[in-house]
Amino acid sequence: MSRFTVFFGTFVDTPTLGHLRIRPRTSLGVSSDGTIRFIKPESKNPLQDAQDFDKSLNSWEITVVDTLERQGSTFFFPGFIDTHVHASQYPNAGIFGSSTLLDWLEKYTFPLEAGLKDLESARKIYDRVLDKTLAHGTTTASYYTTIDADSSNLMAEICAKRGQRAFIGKVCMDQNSPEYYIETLSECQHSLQKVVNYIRNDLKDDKIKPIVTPRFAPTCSSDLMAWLGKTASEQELHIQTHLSENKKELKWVGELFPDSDSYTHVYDAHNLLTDKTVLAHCIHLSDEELELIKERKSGVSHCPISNSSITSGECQVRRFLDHNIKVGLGTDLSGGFDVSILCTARQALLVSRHLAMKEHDTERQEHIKLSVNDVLYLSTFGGAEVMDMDLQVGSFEVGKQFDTQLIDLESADSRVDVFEWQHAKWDKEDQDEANKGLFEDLLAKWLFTGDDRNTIRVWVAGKQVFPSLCS
Ligand SMILES: O=c1[nH]c(=O)c2nc[nH]c2[nH]1
Ligand SMILES: [Zn+2]
Repeated sequence: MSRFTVFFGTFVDTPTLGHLRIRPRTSLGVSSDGTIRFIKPESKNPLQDAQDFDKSLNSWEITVVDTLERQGSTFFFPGFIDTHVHASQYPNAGIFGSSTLLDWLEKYTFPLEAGLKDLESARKIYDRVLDKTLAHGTTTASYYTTIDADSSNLMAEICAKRGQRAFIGKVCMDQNSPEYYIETLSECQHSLQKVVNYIRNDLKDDKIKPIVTPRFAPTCSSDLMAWLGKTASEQELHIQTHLSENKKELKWVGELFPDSDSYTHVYDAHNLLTDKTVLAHCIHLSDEELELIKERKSGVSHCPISNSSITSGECQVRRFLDHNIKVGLGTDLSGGFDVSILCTARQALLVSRHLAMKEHDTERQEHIKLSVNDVLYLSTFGGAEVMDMDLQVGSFEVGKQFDTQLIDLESADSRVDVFEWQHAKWDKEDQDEANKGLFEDLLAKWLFTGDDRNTIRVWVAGKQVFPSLCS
């Protein structure tokens, strides 16, 4: 344990749905492997805290990151977790016209993805995705790349180099796809194994993991899905796919798999629903499908910007939460137009209010609405649960990894205006309860009016990844 960093200031996280935990005047010690070793509230001297924790540490081995000076509107927050993002589609962010899912795929998405076989194009796009996601505080992302193994491996290499925690999903599709962008079953088997082997045996960065990625049932034969389910089980791999996003898609799945009770049952019949499965969208599901997802302990990636943009529908997030189904947020570039999970959280809150407005019973209305605290939970701890990583990331606990963003609501070019009376005054200990109320308001200000200009530093596994320290 030769290097040690102590972070000192206000720590905010959401360890349970709906609740902010605000810990002012706290020191948090992180060892060189990125693990949080101690959390000390009411700290008087962070350097001393580290030496008390480990008597063998010399002061020159300890770095202190002290934010107390700006504690009124500056805080540490867990890094965001984007549970569903198509890195390959980034150039199309904002470009979707009036299309809906199936014509959007044909017109905009497949041609773009096919072009990433060219490694130079892929590098430009993937580098930019890392620039943007890290600057917006995303410390873990579950990526879709393309069907191409080499450019998927390039994405894995770029994520490792830039220090982000990432799942790399080489897309699998062997039917109902354009002839310029499709694989045979055996080509897909070979290319997926190439990606898994590269990440596990060559890259050897335990922050980067392969993830089995059947694009969605319409583009995957039953043989392919069966093989993917078996491979995921044998090789202990995560799985991600799309489920029940659009009504035409639903109808099509019914025609392609007439023997299945539902879309969700199609995946279940191929052993694709596990406790490491991430299901994006989940908009048009029956109660039986919810029960099946719950039984299999799979998670839902809610992608509200995408669902509104390509007019797919409104995901009933509260219904999942009431069923104790894990829910996180996904930007779903480029069905979604923004790389920011903060912006996605804002939209999740607004979509829940649209759902509430359709409800006549006022008590139900209130229940359906997601609060600021709820959507901040979905952005961090909820996402960690969906990725089956809640013991490693998503909140500040001893033993977890330090994946963190430092938020300054009054950064040089901030859009957020904080007036004098809105600052928390943590130096007055007897006013802590009132200050916590003020801080809840500041968090709401951040959610609704903040952006990447407020994300001033980002760490993954204790290592600063934004602004980058590498030249
Ligand atoms: O939002 C989506 N983006 C995609 O790329 C996709 N493919 C299938 N279904 C999809 N949904
Ligand atoms: Zn998607």
